[in-house]
Amino acid sequence: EMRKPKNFPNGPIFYPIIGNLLTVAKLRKETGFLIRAVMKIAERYSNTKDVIGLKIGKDLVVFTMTTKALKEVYTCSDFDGRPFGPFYETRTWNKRRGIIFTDQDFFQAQHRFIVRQLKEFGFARKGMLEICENEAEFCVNDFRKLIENHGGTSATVNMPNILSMYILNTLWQFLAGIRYDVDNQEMRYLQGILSDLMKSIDMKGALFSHFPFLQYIAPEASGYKDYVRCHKNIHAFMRKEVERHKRNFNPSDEPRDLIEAYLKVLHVGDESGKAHKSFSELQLLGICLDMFIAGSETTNNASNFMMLYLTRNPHVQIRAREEIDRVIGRNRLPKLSDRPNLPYCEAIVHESLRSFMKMACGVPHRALKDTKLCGFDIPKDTMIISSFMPPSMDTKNFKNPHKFDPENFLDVNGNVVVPENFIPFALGKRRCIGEVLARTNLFLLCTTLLQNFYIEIPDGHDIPSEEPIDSMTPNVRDYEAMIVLRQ
Ligand code: HEM
Repeated sequence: EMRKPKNFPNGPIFYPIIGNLLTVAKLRKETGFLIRAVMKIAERYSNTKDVIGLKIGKDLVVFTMTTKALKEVYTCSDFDGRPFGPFYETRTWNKRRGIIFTDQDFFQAQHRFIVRQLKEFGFARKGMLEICENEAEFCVNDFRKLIENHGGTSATVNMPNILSMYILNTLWQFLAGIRYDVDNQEMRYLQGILSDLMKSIDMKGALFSHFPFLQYIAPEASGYKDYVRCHKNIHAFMRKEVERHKRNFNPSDEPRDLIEAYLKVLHVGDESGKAHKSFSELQLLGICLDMFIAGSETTNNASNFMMLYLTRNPHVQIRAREEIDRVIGRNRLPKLSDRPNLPYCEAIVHESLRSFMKMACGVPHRALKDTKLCGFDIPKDTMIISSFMPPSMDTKNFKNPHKFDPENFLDVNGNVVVPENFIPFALGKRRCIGEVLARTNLFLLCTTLLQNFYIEIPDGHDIPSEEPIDSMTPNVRDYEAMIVLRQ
């Protein structure tokens, strides 16, 4: 089908079968980023200010190009669906399971359960907060040990992902009640299969979703085989944990983690005495999988941007350390309750989220019915992908959008101001459910590390590049830094 739907957002003509795939793929290769590729295409068409209309394989795809369009997508319930296709279903036994890629009734019941869990033994009680504060402490202690093993004053390390273990531990404690030490084999294995999975989830993986026949005729080249293999490994890991929980499960005990809380609903129902039909053991595995996918790489990559920019900007470290020393001192570790008194450190976290999200796209949405977006007609089942660049780079909101500068989030009195349009966790019913956890981790890791260490560029090394790399979410390039113990 090469014809465009009536009043569809502007964009290039659709070629038979592939649609605009080659144009997007070529520009993506040239520019390094999907978002840049789409912006390049948009430049060629007048009247494409807010949205641009493409076709990739069998799918109509609309990209949002402005904050206005992004907000319309996230706040209008017509766009709350998730796309159909093997990419979204192969991962969960060819059914729509989990949380990220489900929608409507099924999604709502499961979403309600998880959000309540995050609140109840998450942040309303002390549970989650204590977990995050403890992990930041483990991190400092591990870095101290590392420095000790390197002669006592400093250690040069490969930086990206240096905090990933601690971030993963907060998630895994919430889900399964387990924390692992740095060199634990299970943990290394979990990290390994997660990072394999992220690699397989790139556009290459998505190719077989836009062209479902590729999974049969080109299972390797289309990414299908890798994708299936990674999911098998991760399912096996999760299933082992669910089985362990089942063996120790007692429905009259107060649940200690999400898996126990879920098993309880399966046994005795929720407060109404029954469980929604969407609850099942397989769905529990789907939730664990999704919480890892949504929670680990995002927070980890955001922390990579934070560490990169701290390394590149000693003056930012100096100001943050001055604030930490003045407010907290050196005799105790920072707590989340210190945040209101550490505006500069809080601004570093906002700025790190901004530098991470400026090249990021949201998770694809799907129009649940024929509807309108920025005045254009959007047929039911059109895929909508939102670019987070416009709200992150708006010159009206930020003094210095092209630079890493915590001042972007501070007013003249040094108080934190977050522009209303800065929405790294999105809006509406599909907004991020892990925002509090992510912000807590980033704040505690940032302040705890700066209180105890200097982060420096090793002698003879270049300043590490800030040009991000495109993967499932943007990431930083490889570089080394020297962690120096503060005396
Ligand atoms: C820096 C860290 C993070 C950022 C920037 C981030 C951002 C986002 C964004 C923008 C969305 C909306 C997706 C869409 O376009 O529909 C989202 C969804 C989601 N996030 Fe996060 N997130 C982060 C961390 C986390 C963490 C730690 C968790 C888990 C505890 C999590 C769980 C989820 C889930 C389950 C969804 C899907 C919600 C749905 O489908 O309705 N995220 N996140």
